Amino acid sequence: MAASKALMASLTHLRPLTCAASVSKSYPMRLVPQPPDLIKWVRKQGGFVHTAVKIAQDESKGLGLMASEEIPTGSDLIVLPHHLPLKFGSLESNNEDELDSVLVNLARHVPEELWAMKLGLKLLQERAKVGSFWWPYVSNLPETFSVPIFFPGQDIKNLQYAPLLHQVNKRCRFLLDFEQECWRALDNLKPDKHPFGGQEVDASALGWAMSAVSSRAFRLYGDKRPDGAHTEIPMMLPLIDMCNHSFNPNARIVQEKDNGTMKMLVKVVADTEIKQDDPLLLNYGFLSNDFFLLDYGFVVPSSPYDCVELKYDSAFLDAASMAAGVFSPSFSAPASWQEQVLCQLNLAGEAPDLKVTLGGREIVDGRLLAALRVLLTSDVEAVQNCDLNTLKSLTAEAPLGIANEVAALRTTIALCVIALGHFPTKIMDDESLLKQGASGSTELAIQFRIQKKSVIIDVMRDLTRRVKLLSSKEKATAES
Ligand SMILES: C[S@@+](CC[C@H](N)C(=O)[O-])C[C@H]1O[C@@H](n2cnc3c(N)ncnc32)[C@H](O)[C@@H]1O
Repeated sequence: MAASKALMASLTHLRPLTCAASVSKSYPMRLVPQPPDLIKWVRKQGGFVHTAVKIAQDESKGLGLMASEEIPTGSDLIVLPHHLPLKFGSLESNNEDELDSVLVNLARHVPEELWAMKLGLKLLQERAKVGSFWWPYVSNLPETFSVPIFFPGQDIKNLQYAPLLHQVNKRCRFLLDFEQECWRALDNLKPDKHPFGGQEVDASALGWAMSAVSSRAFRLYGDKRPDGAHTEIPMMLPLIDMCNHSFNPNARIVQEKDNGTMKMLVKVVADTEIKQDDPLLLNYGFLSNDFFLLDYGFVVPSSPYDCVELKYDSAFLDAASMAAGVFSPSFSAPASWQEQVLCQLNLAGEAPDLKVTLGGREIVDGRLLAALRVLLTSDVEAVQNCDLNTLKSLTAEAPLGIANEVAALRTTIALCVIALGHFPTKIMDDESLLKQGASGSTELAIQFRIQKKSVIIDVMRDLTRRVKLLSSKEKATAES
């Protein structure tokens, strides 16, 4: 929705449904200036909040939870009774109600991958409803989100990374189309039948709701189905969603049956001893920065889980191998036995998946590494004696011989150089832009692209070290 569609509708309603389109560097305001006390509300609703758990401003992460005194490992920090999480599910079970059936029908237009919009409809309904049970929670939500759908067009370009640009554009297009869908569905509905109390929902309001959900909802077990299985459903967890993220969390979410009501409780439990003034942190998942930025509106610096996506393309590989001085005609014209392996790797054949990654825990996508190893050898027998998992593993030392390994790694390093060259700026330029002071969304976009370039540079460093080691081994073998 990039700024062009920053929809600052004129609002006359009591609880307007919109989202300010600026990504502010300062902390986002809450929906109302002085929202109700969330901790008190949770306790009043029969929930439990440890006496040492407080809401506090975090230096760089907005609001968060912290411990006002030491908390031992294993302590319950927050317990939410069954009726506090906000779910879409309750709508479906109630679909005779005309009001809700409009929402259920609208939700059918939401693609599975944008599930956050579905729950977002329920959230918007609660935001619009005067006297909503969830108002103490909803009013504590941020008024704006720093996700890229709200970036001005220039800052979307400033991301400099095609896979993310593609996702952002897809979401913006969806929101604009869905806005039309909502207008069609809500047109001529009487206010008492209107799921949003007669208020128009525009792309801005939809974007607010989708971002509130994508940045705060957790996918947990829902109620038991008749067959005994539990379905996984997204839900918003009041107060629990004040916990910020860390890959080294000190708390975790647990679901437990309440012995009294036999319903599921959602708990946060201390996973380690928590010192006084420490923040309570949950792990949102081992995600790449693409997802952190797209769904949560922040970037994790030096993340071991960040990676860069490339398209497996023979012309690209030809260019890389030539640049690495290991030219092999096999990339554009593989032998049939090589083509067979490519098919097994799903890099060739009828519906190949050509998306490969560099960085992250794997360092080099196993499928890419296996393809390079196989395309850079003429030793059919050696390939046939290797299983696919060995060919895909960077830790499997030179499965097709040292010279082949060096050629494969050098080609990958050259791929990195080409991929780096696709970014219009260098890290040094980016850093000096940051030093000059950039606005909230520009700063985020620059931080994001610095991280992507750093991932590539780290992969190059790692592979260069491996090539050196292999070369010295080769030399030692030759001399002995
Ligand atoms: C589940 S909410 C946590 C509470 C939130 N800080 C607030 O003010 O309401 C997730 C949001 O918190 C912020 N956040 C959480 N962890 C963060 C981190 N490690 N670095 C930067 N921002 C973080 C992001 O704005 C994210 O979208």
